[in-house]
Amino acid sequence: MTLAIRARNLVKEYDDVRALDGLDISVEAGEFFGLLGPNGAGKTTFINILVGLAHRTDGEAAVFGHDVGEEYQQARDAIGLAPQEYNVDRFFPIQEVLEHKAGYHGIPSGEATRRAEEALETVGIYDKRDTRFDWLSGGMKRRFMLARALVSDPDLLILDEPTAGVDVQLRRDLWDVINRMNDAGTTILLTTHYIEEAERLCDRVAIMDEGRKVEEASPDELMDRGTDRISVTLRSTPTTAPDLDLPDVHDARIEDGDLVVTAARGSSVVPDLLRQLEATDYTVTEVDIERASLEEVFVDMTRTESAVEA
Ligand SMILES: Nc1ncnc2c1ncn2[C@@H]1O[C@H](COP(=O)(O)OP(=O)(O)OP(=O)(O)O)[C@@H](O)[C@H]1O
Repeated sequence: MTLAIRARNLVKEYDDVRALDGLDISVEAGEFFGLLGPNGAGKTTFINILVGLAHRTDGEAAVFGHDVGEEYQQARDAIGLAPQEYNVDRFFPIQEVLEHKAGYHGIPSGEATRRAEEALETVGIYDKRDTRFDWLSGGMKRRFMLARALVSDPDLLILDEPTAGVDVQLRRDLWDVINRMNDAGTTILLTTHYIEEAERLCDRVAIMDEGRKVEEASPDELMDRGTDRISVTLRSTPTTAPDLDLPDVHDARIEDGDLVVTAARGSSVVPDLLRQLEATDYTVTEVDIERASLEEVFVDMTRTESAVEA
């Protein structure tokens, strides 16, 4: 099956900066794929190469089988982009901006008007259709960026930090729109600094650092690599932690009267933990598991040696 995005050994150099250093990424059609990484990891550079705003130095990049250089127009027509920066024509009513955008992708004018109206309705700013971009509120600007990405009815939606700086309610509204697009079959590539966003939305995430992919997995799989914290309340608290024979347990100690056990995949450790405690005559009155967050795992994976030393 043709991949929505296929990048192999992709390299991008800006003078002496190697922004992409042999990046390999595959995104399947219909997937919701997240790209995470610290500032400067190369996420925006990768997106810019996909949409033709930057030219690769070396390697392969294709969108639905179309090389982003040799078959630029086919690749570009398949993509709807909501970029990080606002690069919008500020002098026209926003509906006209959308109609121009649809026209650029070869959509005839009557159809372009219909698409523009539909996109504005989808993101909830249809009543602002005669307003100029500059006169929209910050939240409406974000909604508009999504509408502009949707207007060509793309097979691949690329969202570069689509919810940066918006309030919780708007973030949820935007998630809702994006999720509906994905449910309807649109492939999504999302970059975000909000780990919760990646946890909630993405089927798979790639973690990038210094122009390379350092990891790729589902958010759940990644969280399994972190350390969960299990707090067990016992009827009578021992002064020292009991000896436990559990391979995944990293540490067990008494903290504030509770037995606190840290372990990978905490929820799978709990049954054996309780069995061992009961077998040594402890009575458990309460158990609480705090899962490792994707953020902790992410920070661990992208902590460079210099940052660790600092
Ligand atoms: N036009 C450019 N000219 C020179 N260097 C650039 C250019 N664009 C990006 N870079 C450099 O390439 C590297 C990757 O930047 P990029 O913007 O792709 O990272 P990013 O992961 O998107 O970061 P952020 O999360 O901050 O948006 C950085 O070192 C950046 O300074």
